[in-house]
Amino acid sequence: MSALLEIRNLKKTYTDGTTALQGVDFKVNRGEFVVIIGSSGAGKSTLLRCINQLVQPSEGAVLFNNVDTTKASSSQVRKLRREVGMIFQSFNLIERVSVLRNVLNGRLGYMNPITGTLGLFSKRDVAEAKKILLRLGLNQQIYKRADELSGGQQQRVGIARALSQQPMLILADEPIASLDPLTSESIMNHLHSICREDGITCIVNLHQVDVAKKYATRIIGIHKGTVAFDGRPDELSEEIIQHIYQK
Ligand SMILES: Nc1ncnc2c1ncn2[C@@H]1O[C@H](COP(=O)(O)OP(=O)(O)OP(=O)(O)O)[C@@H](O)[C@H]1O
Repeated sequence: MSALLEIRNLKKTYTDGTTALQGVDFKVNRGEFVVIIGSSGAGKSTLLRCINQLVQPSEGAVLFNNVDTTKASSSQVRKLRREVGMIFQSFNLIERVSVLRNVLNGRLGYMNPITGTLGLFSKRDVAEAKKILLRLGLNQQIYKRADELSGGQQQRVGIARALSQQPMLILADEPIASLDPLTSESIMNHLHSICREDGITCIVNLHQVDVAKKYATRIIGIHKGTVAFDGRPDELSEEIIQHIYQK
């Protein structure tokens, strides 16, 4: 079976000369729940953003479903963005609109720009969005404005929006960094169980090593823009953790 994602010799130097990635290689198979750890500034966000082309890599290749996204046409990038759901630390919801509309925005990549802008979502899309919200325990919040929700509820909307894309891959960039420990656990439980039940491959950036160990099928440690560890959670020793987090 070919990998869903293959990263080859990925390098990124920003225009101001900062090198964030110095040659990263790994493959991710379908169904994996990969957690990326590393100290602040190690390059974790840059790596996720290179995968869905929010950041253009300087060198190397990102093969998603056998297509090199660094060489993709604009229609291929549009398809990639549909198939890859993104979850952010700051939720990235439209605060003044309803929870339902935020989730439906996950369908925009499947619509033409005119029907999308006018918000002419199909009955099927609306029914599916409500089903997803029910699954995330947000059935009481469907018609509330997004900014009326707690942080944990907003992140569940973020997960619901990603799911409404019917993604093959979810990328979550520090999804629990702004949440308290109990809420963080609930978010990770939702994300983990939904990905497992629906067969969605997931890559999550996290700061908390204990959380990474609890949920990951595999952990990748990034240190100064390179892969310092790639293995099972039980292989991640204290010594390796110290190496990953050394300045
Ligand atoms: N747009 C940008 N322009 C210039 N430098 C950037 C840009 N984005 C990130 N960097 C730099 O690239 C390096 C890697 O940053 P990145 O955000 O990928 O790390 P990170 O591991 O996700 O950090 P954190 O855990 O703090 O979010 C850092 O030195 C950062 O300052």
